[in-house]
Amino acid sequence: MTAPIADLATYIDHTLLKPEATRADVERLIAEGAELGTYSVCISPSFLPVQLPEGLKLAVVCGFPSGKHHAEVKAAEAALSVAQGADEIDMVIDVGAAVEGRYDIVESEIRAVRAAAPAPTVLKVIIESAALSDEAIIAVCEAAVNAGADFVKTSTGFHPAGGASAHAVELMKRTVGDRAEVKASGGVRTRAAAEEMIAAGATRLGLSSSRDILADRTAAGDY
Ligand SMILES: O=C[C@H](O)COP(=O)(O)O
Repeated sequence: MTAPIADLATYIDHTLLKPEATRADVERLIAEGAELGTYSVCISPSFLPVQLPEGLKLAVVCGFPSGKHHAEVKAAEAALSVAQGADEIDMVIDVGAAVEGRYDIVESEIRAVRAAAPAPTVLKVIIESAALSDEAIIAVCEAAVNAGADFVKTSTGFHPAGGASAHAVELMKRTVGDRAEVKASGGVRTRAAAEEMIAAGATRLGLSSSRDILADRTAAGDY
């Protein structure tokens, strides 16, 4: 049992990525993020630009959720999101390339997005850890660090194989060490699960159920 985290909200990217989300839903998400004191809101690029209250960061997904986009398309999408106010880009890798062991493809697409969204934009690389072997998780994390990513992130929250696990977070953190941070996302439904991810090495959490989790209520969800 680890000590409760007093400032849990500051770890959270308060997230809404459902295909059916509306502009009104995004406005509610932003108001809720501000009220709860989350680190950021994480949204889809088609909602940009958005007005944010002071202090709330903007994370925007890229190549989401399949990752099956040309590297050039991911790069162009990231550049447009940055031009429209994104502080952080959460890109999905070509998971199939990782399954095939084509880590060169993965590294090159991350490099393309990094070039399109240079620092100080924060680049997070979503590896879809539940769909990868431990060996592939390690290799993809190395590719992400080599390509200049700031974070490796477990999951989209939309893959049938599942979302974040403490095992994956721990393995990812052990692999990247202090060269990058780890974001746990997808299927985190309780405060205990959120704190377990932090204990495993996550410094950011992607949560669509932030209000319930901060209130220590179990949230509903697909997994
Ligand atoms: O990173 C973002 C995820 O889509 C959040 O997943 P969740 O809805 O399972 O919390």
